[in-house]
Amino acid sequence: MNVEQIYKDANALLEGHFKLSSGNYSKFYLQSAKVLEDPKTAKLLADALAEQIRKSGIKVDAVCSPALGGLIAGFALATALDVRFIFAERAEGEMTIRRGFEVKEGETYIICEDIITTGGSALEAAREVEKAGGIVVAYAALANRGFCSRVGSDIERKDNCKLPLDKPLFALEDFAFQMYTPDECDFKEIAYKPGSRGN
Ligand SMILES: O=P(O)(O)OC[C@H]1O[C@H](OP(=O)(O)OP(=O)(O)O)[C@H](O)[C@@H]1O
Ligand SMILES: O=C(O)c1cc(=O)[nH]c(=O)[nH]1
Repeated sequence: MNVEQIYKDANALLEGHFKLSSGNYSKFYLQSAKVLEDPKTAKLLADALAEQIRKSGIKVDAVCSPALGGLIAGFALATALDVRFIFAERAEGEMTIRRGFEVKEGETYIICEDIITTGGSALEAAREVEKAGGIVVAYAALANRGFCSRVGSDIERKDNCKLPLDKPLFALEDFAFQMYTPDECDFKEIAYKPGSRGN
């Protein structure tokens, strides 16, 4: 499966000056919502991710995604794995599990994102699941922006990866886009933040 081509075909591999969720900057942005607006593509991607997870022998009781970007990917993955789906969301900046979702003591979870850059949002969701008594066994994403190592790829973990070392990350492809810290960034124009939180 050529995930890069799928993003290109959906006009979802954007070029410009972007501010990322982590506060870093990039000239590229993967706009997963444009890919996932086609339910058939969402199913194709989620089925491939579920297949990787199944092959690893990992079984979970549920999938949890951080809102907003991870929701469609997480729901599609939960459908493919035939397990429950819940989400965590930011309320006044803090990631929380709300809406009456129950995490049972000892229940196992996979945290699913659309895109993993630093893994910061995924980690915040994982902490909420664990605070409520769940056990996070793995992370998953449609694409990995190349800072975290993942199952099936020899890409090396970089210092800015926030995911725990002892939990596997499953993803369909690595995108090794350059990322700039605020100190390194020399964008002359205002960078645009495409996610739900704005600049
Ligand atoms: O691995 P990270 O460094 O945490 O970055 C990846 C996150 O960034 C995006 O969300 P973003 O916050 O930009 O938008 P959203 O609020 O619409 O999900 C994306 O959907 C991931 O959740
Ligand atoms: O790091 C991010 O915020 C990010 C990068 C990307 O390519 N796509 C996305 O949705 N978020």
